[in-house]
Amino acid sequence: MNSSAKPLPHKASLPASATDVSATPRVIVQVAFDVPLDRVFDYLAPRPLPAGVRVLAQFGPRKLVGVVVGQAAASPHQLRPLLAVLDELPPLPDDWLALTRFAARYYHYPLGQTLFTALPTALRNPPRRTLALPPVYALSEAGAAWQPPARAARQLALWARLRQGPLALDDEARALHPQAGKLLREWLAAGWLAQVTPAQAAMTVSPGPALTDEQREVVDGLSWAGFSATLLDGITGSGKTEVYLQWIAQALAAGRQALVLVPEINLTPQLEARFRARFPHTPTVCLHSNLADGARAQAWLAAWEGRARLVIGTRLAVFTPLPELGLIVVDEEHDGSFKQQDGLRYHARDLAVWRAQQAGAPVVLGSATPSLESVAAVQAGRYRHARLTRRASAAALPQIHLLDIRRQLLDEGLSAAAWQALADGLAAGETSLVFINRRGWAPVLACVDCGWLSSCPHCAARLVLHWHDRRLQCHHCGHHEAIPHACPSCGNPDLKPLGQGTQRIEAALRRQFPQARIARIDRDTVSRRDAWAEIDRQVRAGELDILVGTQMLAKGHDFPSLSRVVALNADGGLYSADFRAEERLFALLTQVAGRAGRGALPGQVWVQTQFPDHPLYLALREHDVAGFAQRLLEERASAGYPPAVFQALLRADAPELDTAMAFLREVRQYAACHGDVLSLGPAPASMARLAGRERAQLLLQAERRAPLHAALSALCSGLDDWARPFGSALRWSLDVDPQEL
Ligand SMILES: Nc1ncnc2c1ncn2[C@@H]1O[C@H](COP(=O)(O)OP(=O)(O)OP(=O)(O)O)[C@@H](O)[C@H]1O
Ligand SMILES: [Zn+2]
Repeated sequence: MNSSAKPLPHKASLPASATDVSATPRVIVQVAFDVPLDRVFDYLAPRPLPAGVRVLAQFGPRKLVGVVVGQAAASPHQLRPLLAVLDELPPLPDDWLALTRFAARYYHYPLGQTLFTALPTALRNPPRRTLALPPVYALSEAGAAWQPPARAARQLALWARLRQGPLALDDEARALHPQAGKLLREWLAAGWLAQVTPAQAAMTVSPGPALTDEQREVVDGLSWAGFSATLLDGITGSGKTEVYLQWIAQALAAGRQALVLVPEINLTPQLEARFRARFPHTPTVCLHSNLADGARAQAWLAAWEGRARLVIGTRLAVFTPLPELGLIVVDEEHDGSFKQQDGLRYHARDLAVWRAQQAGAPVVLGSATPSLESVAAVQAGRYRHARLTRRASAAALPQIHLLDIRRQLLDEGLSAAAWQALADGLAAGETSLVFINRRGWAPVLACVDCGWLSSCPHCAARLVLHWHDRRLQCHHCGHHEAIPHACPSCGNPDLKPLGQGTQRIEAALRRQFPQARIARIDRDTVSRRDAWAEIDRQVRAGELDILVGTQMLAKGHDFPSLSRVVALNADGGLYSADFRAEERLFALLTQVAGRAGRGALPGQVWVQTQFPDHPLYLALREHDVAGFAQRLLEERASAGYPPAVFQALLRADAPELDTAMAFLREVRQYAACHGDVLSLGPAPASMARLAGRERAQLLLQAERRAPLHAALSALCSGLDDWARPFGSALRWSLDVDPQEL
């Protein structure tokens, strides 16, 4: 455990607490700033400052907040004194600094920018106020025999709540009694109550269902003695969440903090409610991208101080300081949203494993469709393998039908069998899901005469028809324009939407089944986090017959009444140039299919395809996740792709493709000096033009991590110099372990 577990001092506000540094400075400190330069800067400090202290300094013409990362004995530069030491918070903890140092090194990203990615925005600047902590009260021994006077109904309600477990003086308490604060203090003074720490409060757990034998075995199989990494490989609906809850309860009971990472779209209020119901008195914080800066900083500080015992969050939450970390869970570990696609391109799952190792705590990666990286780690003996092979409820896995559409006339994209499946579902009063991974009305608008296709003027992409908004829209750069009345190229007024998106399928379903209650779920309809709450409620209340939507519907939802799934247009994933496309498509379809038949009704899934004999579909039909993964692993090994090798992708973009290519060719020459590292390319990116810029890439790969990283370190020190002759038109970025090529 780390010394930063001490409570933080809570002082008034910055101006009063920032040390005045006008006194003669003499110590030299190294400061990292949020600037795109891979170096630290020396300043004069009024006294020795430990690493992790935030300071205010003059940086060129600007005043910037920086973080002290070290001291220097001497400096060749003419040094300026710091403007202020921001010491209203203790120094950032050592293990947190170690995590950010590791991330900066591993992803070859400037330390300063890494630190400031990991730090909540509100702490990048001096906070305007410090945070009040609600005290937590529990009945004392004397209080167990006491009771407020019988006339005081609200007091009795407050007391009844205290009998159930510890209570924080927060909104819940004030809702029970407007003067909760005064009463709780009086009862404390009278000895009926005692003040308890958040760690003590966290130990109350509501009962869950009796575990299945399989779940029990997995729960008991986790070792709490130091670091271990476990892949929890459990089929859809096998009750992985229940297993996480049991492990979290154990970590909390041992007085430790637990961190749960989930994909962005999974952090719904329902999931939050499920955790809060199980751990009603556990101070819990949720960190997701919809959180306002202030709220994020509050949650972050609560975790740092050990007040928050359970942290649930999306990828950025991996950087939450947790002085008493005892368990990390990464749910749906295969999910692409754990990898950040810009700036610091980190993978939260991989950082979670590193972090658990550093903290000497277990980390669990759970999925019904584990990533090949994790499967390979199990085979190499680095991860333990825990399996759940049966659904937790009485349900069996759904039956999967492959619908061969090669010689079929489709009606609005659906085959006769798919229409029939939906009609039968309606007649039986069951809920159905239609999955099509494309939003909008149609992926492109076309001229039937001259062959014109709606294209984005800025990207190598089609403009998608959004009928409801009456416009054409680029899903890559955001460009949109009005739907033309006639072909812009030949004047023909007969323009036709080609293919289907969610909007068009929804309209077709409404025409075919006017009596059905239908909801569309995609990024256009469910943009806010709480929009899920209403859909969730409607499905559970039996108020919806058909859900139509994108992959948003695939992830983690547990709707017992959902028995039928129809998947349209999946084949696209088979044509992709990206070697990971098959892995992703298989995971997506397995996850979507896994939404069916989780309750009392048996599940049925229909998948339309032009390739019913493709091994991917055959494995899907047989639920052969392990066999499919093994086949892909062997293919990857023989073709020399990850996880058999390690990759890094250097991307460059410029107004002209030649500029980007010339820069990468130059880099390639230097890369060629590193014998163990293979450089492939440069080549135009698979999407060669984005937002008006031409993109190219150089792929570097090696059979072992060490030589790749040695080469990257050497290259990174030169990249700015090699880029300079190309001027500001050229931009580059390095992506270590790229997930998308
Ligand atoms: N021991 C149990 N007894 C009864 N029901 C259970 C038990 N464990 C889990 N369940 C129920 O089984 C259903 C599926 O559980 P859960 O959502 O945890 O599955 P999962 O493995 O996370 O699934 P997925 O990967 O498909 O999202 C839920 O409705 C859950 O309440
Ligand atoms: Zn565009």
